[in-house]
Amino acid sequence: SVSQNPVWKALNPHHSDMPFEERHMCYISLLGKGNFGTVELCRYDPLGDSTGELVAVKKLQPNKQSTLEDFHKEVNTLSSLNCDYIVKYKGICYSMGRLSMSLIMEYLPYGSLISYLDKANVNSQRLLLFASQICKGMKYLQDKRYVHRDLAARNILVADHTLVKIADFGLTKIVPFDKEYYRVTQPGESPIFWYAPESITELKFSSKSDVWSFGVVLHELFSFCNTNFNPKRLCMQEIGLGVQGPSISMYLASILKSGWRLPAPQQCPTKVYSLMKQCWLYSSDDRPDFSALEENMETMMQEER
Ligand SMILES: Cc1cnc(Nc2cc(F)c(C3CCN(C)CC3)c(F)c2)nc1Nc1ccc(F)c(N2CCCS2(=O)=O)c1
Repeated sequence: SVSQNPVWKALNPHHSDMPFEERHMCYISLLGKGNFGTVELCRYDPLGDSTGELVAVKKLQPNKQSTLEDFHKEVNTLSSLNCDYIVKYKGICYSMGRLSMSLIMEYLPYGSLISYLDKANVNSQRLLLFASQICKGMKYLQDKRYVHRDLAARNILVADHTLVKIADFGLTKIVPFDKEYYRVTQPGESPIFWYAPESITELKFSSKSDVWSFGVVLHELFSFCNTNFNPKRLCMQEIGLGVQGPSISMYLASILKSGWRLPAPQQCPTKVYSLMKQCWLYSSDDRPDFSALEENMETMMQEER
């Protein structure tokens, strides 16, 4: 098959030689659907006795947003990452018949942070633990010069009651070694309410713009992902609900420039809100990097005990 092809092997050294065979992949349920395609829960059961492992299978739906090339980039990105706080890549599965390709990842049983926080009642100490794990995962990406570009609670998955992982590397870019940021060409489906000002107005992305998004994730965490206080709703209330379409990003950029920020969530510890505000400093140079944030999180967790 393709992965035995010497050229393909040379171009994809980190790929395991044994891709998953579609005939042993047993569909169980649909986990999620988006403009990326679908993510299914399957059991990879080569022995055919249901002793196989559960896996999450991301099937690409080539459409106007994401092409096969984007998918290959996501596979290459994810397969080159090895971190406890980033969802693990397991391999690829070709269904040559339909010329389609799936990305096989470890299955995290508790789903996205949004649905988890809705149900489970977690205390401030556990929120800080989750935040520090996300920060460690982002520091790992920062050190490899990867920019996630879509850090948000919806893309954080819960492995168990004391472990979360960063998922969905569909928008991740590698910053060229001779530059400090990555500039995208077209805005695409931008999650602008998680974007730093320079990403909204100049489409510039860096680890410092990921830091801004990390601040928004902190806000989501300490709002328990309550949809009444989600970033989009709070920003639209400030901008004015009458504003529509492309002018929203210009209004958002101007209220951020004039100093408006997401308000402190209810019962949010003061030091956590001040950390959010450091992540939201207007100039990216003034924001802490993920190494400094990681130290900050450790200190706050000590104090919270
Ligand atoms: C790689 C991976 C590993 N484990 C898991 N576990 C998982 C376990 C679950 F119970 C659920 C839910 C929980 C709630 N009830 C109602 C339905 C099933 C669930 F949604 C996920 N999901 C993964 N990926 C994934 C799945 C689904 C996705 F919508 C997205 N995305 C979302 C934004 C972009 S995204 O494509 O990243 C990623």
